[in-house]
Formats: sequence, structure tokens, C-alpha cells
Amino acid sequence: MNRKTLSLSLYLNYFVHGLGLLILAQNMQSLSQHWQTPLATVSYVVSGVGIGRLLAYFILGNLSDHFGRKIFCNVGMFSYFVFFVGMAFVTNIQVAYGLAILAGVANSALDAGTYTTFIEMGGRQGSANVLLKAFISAGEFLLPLLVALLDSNGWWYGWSFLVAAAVLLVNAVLLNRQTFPPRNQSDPSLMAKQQQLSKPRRLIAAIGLAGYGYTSMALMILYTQWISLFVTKTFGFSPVLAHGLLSLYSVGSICGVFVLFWLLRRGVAETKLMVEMNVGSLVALLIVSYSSLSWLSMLAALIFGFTAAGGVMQVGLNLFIKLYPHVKGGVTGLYFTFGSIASFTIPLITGWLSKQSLAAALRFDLVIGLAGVLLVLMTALALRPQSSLVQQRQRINQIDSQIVALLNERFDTVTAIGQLKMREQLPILDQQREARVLSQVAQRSQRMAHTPYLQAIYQAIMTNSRAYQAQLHGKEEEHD
Ligand SMILES: O=C(O)C(=O)C[C@]1(C(=O)O)C=C[C@@H](O)C=C1
Repeated sequence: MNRKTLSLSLYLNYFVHGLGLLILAQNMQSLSQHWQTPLATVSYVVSGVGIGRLLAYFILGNLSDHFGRKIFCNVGMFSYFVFFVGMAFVTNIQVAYGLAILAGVANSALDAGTYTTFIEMGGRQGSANVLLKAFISAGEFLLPLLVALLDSNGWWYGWSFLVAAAVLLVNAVLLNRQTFPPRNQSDPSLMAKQQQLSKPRRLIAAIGLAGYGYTSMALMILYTQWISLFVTKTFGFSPVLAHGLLSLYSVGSICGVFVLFWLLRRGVAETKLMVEMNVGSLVALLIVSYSSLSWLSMLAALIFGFTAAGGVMQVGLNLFIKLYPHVKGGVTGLYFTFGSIASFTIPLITGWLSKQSLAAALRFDLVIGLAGVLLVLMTALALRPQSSLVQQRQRINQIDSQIVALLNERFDTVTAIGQLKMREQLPILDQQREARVLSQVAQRSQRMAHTPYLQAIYQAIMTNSRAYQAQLHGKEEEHD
């Protein structure tokens, strides 16, 4: 496996994905003319992408755990290829909707194949996954320029689709020459950490992270959808400044990716980063929501992009994958399904809130930001390193709960034997049987040093079994 070439190829797919994310929205006018339909119909077609994601993420993520990552990178590339070429020529709305769904499937397949591969390559803290965000942003940055270039020269809009398809074609050759790292392999130190974590803690962290899959996506979507309108109507900002707050957010986001990548490489704890970034984005959002000072809003927009869209969502996913290293694909699918639910529900919720006021719609992002902070705090607390005494005692608690359940079962059997003995008028004490039980304990014991202690414990158990049987006998006799 040539790590550099494989990484480059995986990154290149995300550049194309960045083009794909905006290509329909940026070509709405041309598509509506070509299809001879109103803009609203084109917008309806765009919603197909979200449906495709929602349908595919979980399924494809799990399948990638069984069939390997490479197949899913290929499925993603092929589906995107069909989408780009098909969308350039299609005239039928139903087919266009089908192609949009396919783009959502392509996105899911690429994620199932790529995020998992980067973790399996074993880079420090999965920092490579954060860099994927930079390639997405590069695609999102270049696409509007490409569309504008075609438009200003009066060239066919379909070229923007074919450029994306061509990059994919070249990359398919590049990617298929590479071998992928073994699937679901786990770093032994990671496994040890994961085993030390008690089940309830892992579950709490998993709930926190799944919730964060929703809030992290919702936070970004809501801001990008409403910020420009909100500041224009609420504070009377000029259109240039209003759009500038979105551009500054993008600039902040790209800077954030590189800083986050660097911090993760230096070994900064992921949970610490997530808490700090989320608190930072909540503060920045508070300023954007309430400040009418333009310079302050600009600064806050930059910080918000840096902290909310600088790859912190990817850090959450890395953490989640490391909690369940045997099902990396399934976890990726689950995390992004929550993200897709956010993309689907936020426009609906905020659309409804905007009827009340634009401020209500944008400020709803504060509620989401606060929920995000609480979820990452919950995750960080669950994952915090524990003193070894506390940790070992927790392990003992787990073992004890299993032992007690087994002892209950043993006592149920002792009860049954006691009743049989009473019916057949046999004595409670059976010394031969007790000697046999003790010798079996010695045979089964895996540590010689433990054996006499285990036998003493068993002797105590049997003495108590007899006491229990005698008490039952007493009760039975009372009844008689
Ligand atoms: O096997 C029996 O006869 C039991 O009653 C069970 C049991 C035990 O706890 O294992 C209890 C008392 C006897 O002296 C021997 C064994």
C-alpha cells in the first residue's frame, strides 16, 4: 500500500464531492430553462440528494464492514459519475430526481469507504479525515467560479458536470491501482483503551456522539441558510456585508481545518478539542445573533466558521469509530445518518420559525449550539481517563453482577435438589458430592495460586446451600 498515493486519490474524490454538493444549486437557472420547469421543480429535484443519503448511509456503512472499503469507494465514484454525466443531458424530471438520489447514494458510499480507510491506515488521531473537509471546501470554492466562467462566455452549462465526471474517471484509474489497508484492523493500544472503558460509559459516549452527528451538521446548515437574510433584515447590514459573513465563515472553516489537522498531529486530545471548539462556536454565534456592530459580526463569523465548520464534525466521527473499531463502517453510516436527518429537518423547522421572525430562525442555532456543547461535554466526561483504582473497581462491579446472577441460578438449582432430597428422604449433606465439586473447581481453575481460595469460596457456597435447603425443609415441615 502506497499511503501517499492512496490518500491523494481519496482526497481527490472529496474535491469532486465538493463540486457535487453545489452543482445543482449553482445551475438551477440553466436547468430550469433546459427542463422547461419552474425553479421550484429544480429545487424539488435537489431534495432527492438528501433522500438518497438518508436511505443509503446506514446500509452502505454496514455493508462496507463486510465487503471492504475499496468496493464502496468505487460504488461512490461510479454513482457520482453516472450522476454528473446523466445530469448534464437529462431532460426528464423523474430521471433527474433518480439521478439526484444517486448522488446521495454516491456520497454515502464514498463516506463509508473513505473515513474508515483513513482510520485503518492508522494516521495519528485520524487527522487525515479532518483534511477531507479542506478538499470539499476547495471543490465548493471552485465550482461557482467554473459556473460563472461558462456563463460569462456563453458556453454550455453541462461542461461543469463533465469536468467533475472527467476528474472521477482519471481518479478511478489512480485509485484502483492501490491496495487498501486491512479492513477493521485495530490498533492494539486502541483496543486496550476500548476494553478498559465500562459498557455504560461507552454507551453514554456513543449517545453523545450520535447526537453530535445531528447538532454539528445542523449548526452549519442553519447558519449558511439564514445568516445573510437575518443580518440584512434585523440589523440593516448591506448586502455586501451580509454575503461577506458567509464568505468569512468559509475562510474561517478552511483555516480551522488546517489548524485542527496540525493540533491532532501534535497529539492534542480529541475530546478537549471538541469541547473547546463547541464552546467557541456558541460564543461566536451569540455575538453574530445579537451584535449590530459590523466589525464584531465579521470577526465572530470568521471564528464561527473556524470552530463550527473546521472539521470538528469529523473529529466526532473519529472518536465514535474508535469506540467501536470492529464496525467502523456501521458507525460512519449511523453518524452521517444523523447528519442527514439534520439536513432534512433544519430547513423545515427554521422555515416554520421564520414565519414568526428571521431572528427566531437564526437564533434557533443557539439552541442547537448549546445542545452540541452539552453532548460533547457528556462524551468527554464519559471518556475521561480514570484513576486505575476506580477503573479496576468498575471492572469488579461488572464481574460481580455476572457472579450474582449465576449464584441466583445456582441457588434455584439447589432449591430443586433440596425438594428432590426431601421427597426421597435423603440427607441434606452429601460429603462425597461436595468433595467432587471441590475437585472440579481445582481442575477448572486456570491459576494454581488461586485454587485454594476458589475452593474455600466454594466450600462457603455449599455450606450456604445446605443452610438454604435446611431452611426450605423447615418451611415445608411447618406446612405439613
Ligand atoms: O448436590 C447436592 O446434593 C446439593 O444439594 C448441592 C450442594 C452444592 O451446593 O453443590 C449442596 C449441598 C450438598 O452437600 C452437596 C452439594
